[in-house]
Amino acid sequence: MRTEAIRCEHVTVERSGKTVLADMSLSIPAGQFVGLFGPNGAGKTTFLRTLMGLLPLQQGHLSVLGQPPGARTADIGYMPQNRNANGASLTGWDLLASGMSGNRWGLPWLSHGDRLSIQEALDIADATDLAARRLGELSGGERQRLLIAQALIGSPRLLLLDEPLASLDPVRMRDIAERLGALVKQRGMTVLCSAHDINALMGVMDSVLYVARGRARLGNVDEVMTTDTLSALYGAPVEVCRTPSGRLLVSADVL
Ligand SMILES: Nc1ncnc2c1ncn2[C@@H]1O[C@H](COP(=O)(O)OP(=O)(O)OP(=O)(O)O)[C@@H](O)[C@H]1O
Repeated sequence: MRTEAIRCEHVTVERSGKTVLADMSLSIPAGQFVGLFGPNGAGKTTFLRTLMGLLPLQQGHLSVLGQPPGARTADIGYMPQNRNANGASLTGWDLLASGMSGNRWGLPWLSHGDRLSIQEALDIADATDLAARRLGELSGGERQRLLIAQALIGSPRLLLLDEPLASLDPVRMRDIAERLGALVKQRGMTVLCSAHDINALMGVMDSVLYVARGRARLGNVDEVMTTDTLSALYGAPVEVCRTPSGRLLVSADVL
């Protein structure tokens, strides 16, 4: 029997008194790569932060790796959307090393195993060449690769990535997506990865979680990315079509 990584039962989350996620129920099996999509303000970040235990539920029950949110953070690699630019004089290696000691800024003593773990995370995010450079001198996309590496440290069982591909160029975007996809298969990790361009994750993700108007739909690409399903979710006509090369295009006045 496959175990569940995330289980939501009738989850409602409000922010400043406004319902963002309404009565959401879904189950994500362990080992799946799930792409998280939806328009601006739909609640993607809110959902990821709720899974981390950083935002409370107003109603319902939520289980993350079999425990309440916030109980298993040592097993979760989280890359938040708001990436502050602290520590401009630190190197990429320092950034990852600081994560080894519980996300504190500082230069902890590292064991041989810690160093291997950092090196491995750098390799997966294709960020090895950035380790010796100072954060303040890196481009947005280069810092992004280091932050992806930081989330991978310690072989987490669950990766929650909030727009990790934003500000990467299309070639790098696809490369990182494929590296993450390979990692999921190799290690049986579960990944929930938000993005705006679904095409960057096509062929890599197992399922799509689409959020709109507080409601969510989980399923494979062919189930969720249809004119009927998205129109029902948005409550307005939405057109989904595929180009001859297989790219998905979503268009509507509501978007
Ligand atoms: N700190 C906050 N306080 C109050 N409301 C917030 C806060 N952060 C976000 N919201 C509101 O919660 C709703 C969901 O925001 P959220 O950031 O989860 O959306 P998102 O799907 O991640 O959007 P985007 O694609 O723009 O990143 C929005 O209406 C937003 O205005």
